[in-house]
Amino acid sequence: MTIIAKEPYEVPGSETILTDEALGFVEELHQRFAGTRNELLENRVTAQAEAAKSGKLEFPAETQHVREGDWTVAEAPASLQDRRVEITGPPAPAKMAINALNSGAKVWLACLEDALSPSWFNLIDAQKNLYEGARRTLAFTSPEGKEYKLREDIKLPTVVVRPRGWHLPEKHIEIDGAPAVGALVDFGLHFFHNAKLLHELGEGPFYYLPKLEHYLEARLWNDIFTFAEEKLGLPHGIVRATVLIETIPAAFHMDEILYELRDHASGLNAGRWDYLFSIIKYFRASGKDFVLPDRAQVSMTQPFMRAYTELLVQTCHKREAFAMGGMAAFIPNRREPEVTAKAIEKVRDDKSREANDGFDGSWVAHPDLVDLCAEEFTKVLGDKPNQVDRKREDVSVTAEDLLNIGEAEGDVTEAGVRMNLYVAVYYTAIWLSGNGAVAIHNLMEDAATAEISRSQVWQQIHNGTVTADTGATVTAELVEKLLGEEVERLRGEITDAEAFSKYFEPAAEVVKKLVLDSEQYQDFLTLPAYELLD
Ligand SMILES: CC(=O)SCCNC(=O)CCNC(=O)[C@H](O)C(C)(C)COP(=O)(O)OP(=O)(O)OC[C@H]1O[C@@H](n2cnc3c(N)ncnc32)[C@H](O)[C@@H]1OP(=O)(O)O
Ligand SMILES: O=CC(=O)O
Ligand SMILES: [Mg+2]
Repeated sequence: MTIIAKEPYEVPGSETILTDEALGFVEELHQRFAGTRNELLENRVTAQAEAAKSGKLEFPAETQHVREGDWTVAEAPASLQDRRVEITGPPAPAKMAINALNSGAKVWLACLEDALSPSWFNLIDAQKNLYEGARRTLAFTSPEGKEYKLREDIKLPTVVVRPRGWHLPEKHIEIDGAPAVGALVDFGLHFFHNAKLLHELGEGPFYYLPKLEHYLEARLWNDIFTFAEEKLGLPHGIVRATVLIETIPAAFHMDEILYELRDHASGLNAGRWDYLFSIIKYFRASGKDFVLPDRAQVSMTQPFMRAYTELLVQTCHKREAFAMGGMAAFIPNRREPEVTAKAIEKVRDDKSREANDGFDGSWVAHPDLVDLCAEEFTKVLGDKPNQVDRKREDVSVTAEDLLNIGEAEGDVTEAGVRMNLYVAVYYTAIWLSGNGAVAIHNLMEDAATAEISRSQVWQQIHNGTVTADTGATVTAELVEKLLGEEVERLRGEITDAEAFSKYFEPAAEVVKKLVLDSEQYQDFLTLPAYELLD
């Protein structure tokens, strides 16, 4: 029953974060809840296999009473009432945390998941920055001498922490001979150190819950919150969680997820990138009707994506919960005005659509997009903090609408296959080097977007997809050839030869296995990559 935090132990901040008491709390969470987490992960495999056979999913029969029942989630605290603009980003390095806190957004989603490469250093640094951020002592001086400190002229954003998904282990902590559960380490350390303080300040503790696939996974989180509150002698219900609906099975459990967490829930978020990844993963072997067009062509206006967001807004508002919009991937570039102009136009369109559809707020990936998101929501919200009162009773979405994937407009092209391979290798290399998000060709890439790229290629090979531009069939041989060419292209672009051999070459190997192993599809690219991290 001991916790062994492995080397390197000397990460600055470990003395504050890895106290015996905090580790003891994580250990207790593990001992109580890791077993259920393991069972629920096994259930995911069975559920996926069943759905893949039929190509169908249904709203669960056993919870009809929940969907038809008259209930609402707990009222949101004042600091979460207005979420019209949420900036996302990793809480490490400190510079990013300070820039996010100073951005003028209403909320900062401090991401330990899609946007954080979970090296031991990054995780401890992230916890340290969250700790110091909550206490307003966070400051940083860059190697160039630029000083970063927290603004005092604005109300800083409310912080909502996103722990890792259920699937990720934490190999640097062993409990009872097994690796700890990443999500429990992230939540446990943050809650232990900050919950009481944040509650007293009226600023938390608040969480975003990623990649859930079933309402029982929400029940597990709810049990964890209840236990954690009780254990630290804090009132029941101080935690507020916003759940990402970013897997296809979870789209069929929206009401149920809110219901399970009703004392602790504050909303749902339409995490579009993981949602697309999940659709591909779920139905990868279910035939040609499930092969999506090139990633760039799958926009939010495709009918199956609209069905998803419309149902999410309607479900949330019926339950007095917030409906949060997602991430448009276009990133501005301060050195290239035309890139910035395009990003602003694209992101503005996206936020405008979301605000008009009834979302209560949305995400941006970069500080330079905060104002425009706030503007687009303010056009619709006016003086109101949110539009939960807009019930969207006009919406009627069926299981068939959510699964209307074969009707998606667009093509698979060889250029798209190439781009997917390029992005998958590039992102994996950056992740291995310790960064969880990067702009590639002016688009934000993170774990979710890279998962789409590598999964599309696997699926295209499996289904013998014929490309629209060259008429070639996507085979393992073609992909191997294209991958080799894209790796050479990257070698030409990455001028640091040492970094190329340290990160890009192993990344290329990881991606090669992921896309070419026709027998075994890996559920998450971060699992094999994690074996190489640190
Ligand atoms: C699918 C999903 O889950 S979406 C949510 C998860 N993904 C994310 O959170 C990605 C968030 N975004 C980012 O990480 C970054 O914007 C990137 C990596 C895409 C681009 O970052 P950069 O290449 O540093 O952009 P750029 O050079 O324009 O940054 C300008 C400044 O803004 C800061 N900045 C950029 N994005 C952010 C951010 N999201 N949060 C805080 N600061 C940021 C940079 O640190 C830099 O600061 P500096 O001037 O003090 O050095
Ligand atoms: O987490 C968000 C997503 O789009 O994935
Ligand atoms: Mg995601």
